Amino acid sequence: MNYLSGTEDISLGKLRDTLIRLEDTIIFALIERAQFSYNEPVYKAGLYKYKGCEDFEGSFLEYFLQESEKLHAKVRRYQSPDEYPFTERHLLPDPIIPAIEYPQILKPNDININAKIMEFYVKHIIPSLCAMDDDQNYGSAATRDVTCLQALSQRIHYGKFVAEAKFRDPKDQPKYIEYIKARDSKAIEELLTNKKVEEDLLKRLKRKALIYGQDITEAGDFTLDANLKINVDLVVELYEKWVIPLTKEVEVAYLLERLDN
Ligand SMILES: O=C(O)C(=O)C[C@]1(C(=O)O)C=C[C@@H](O)C=C1
Repeated sequence: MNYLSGTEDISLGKLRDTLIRLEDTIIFALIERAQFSYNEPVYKAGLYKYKGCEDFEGSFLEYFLQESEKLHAKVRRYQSPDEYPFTERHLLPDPIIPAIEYPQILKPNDININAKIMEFYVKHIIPSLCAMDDDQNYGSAATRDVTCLQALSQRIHYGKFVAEAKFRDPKDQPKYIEYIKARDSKAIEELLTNKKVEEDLLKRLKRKALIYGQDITEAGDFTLDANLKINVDLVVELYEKWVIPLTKEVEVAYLLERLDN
């Protein structure tokens, strides 16, 4: 989202447009990763020693992610209200350019569920997405992983804006306030859930994965889906089991803090 366009429009329709755009980003990022093998050494903690970072005990992916995020922090990526680092903030350097005054749309909060995103991605997505092999392309695999993880993180934490928009709806606000005061997470989740939007999303996602996973000839024909670049069911499962539930988890966590200070 461009927070500096001066509009500060957080209507649900606009936010959902962004979520739809991020579906494309995520599918294409997964297609990029799927061309390389699983490459187990990328995910094994403590396998390598890193020059200048000898104490680092995580995996090659975590090392690469941390080093990437250090650079991105310098250009103030994590000051943007829709960007969340996987690296603990105290390990990241300060920006080298002056801070931007973003419009205060969200209530200040420290919600960051990237540890959960990393876990499901490494445990469940990568082994199903890639050939269970080792093609030695560890750097290529890790760069694609970083792109996938950042896109998933942005999409899931976008739940904060969606929750804010829902809270501002005068029709539902009294109910939200009641449930927040009662610390009733389940009632909050039920109130913010829109089954029709979820069902439409999953149908659209399946179609997109099917189309984006094929080649298109010069004449505009689609190649047969025999050689799809991505497992369509996996993309749907990714959203059904993780992306949507975790977005809702962020929404609920944000709303529970919405009345504080
Ligand atoms: O669009 C919304 O209303 C959202 O809250 C986002 C989202 C999603 O993750 O896609 C989550 C919960 C709703 O049930 C529908 C969709």
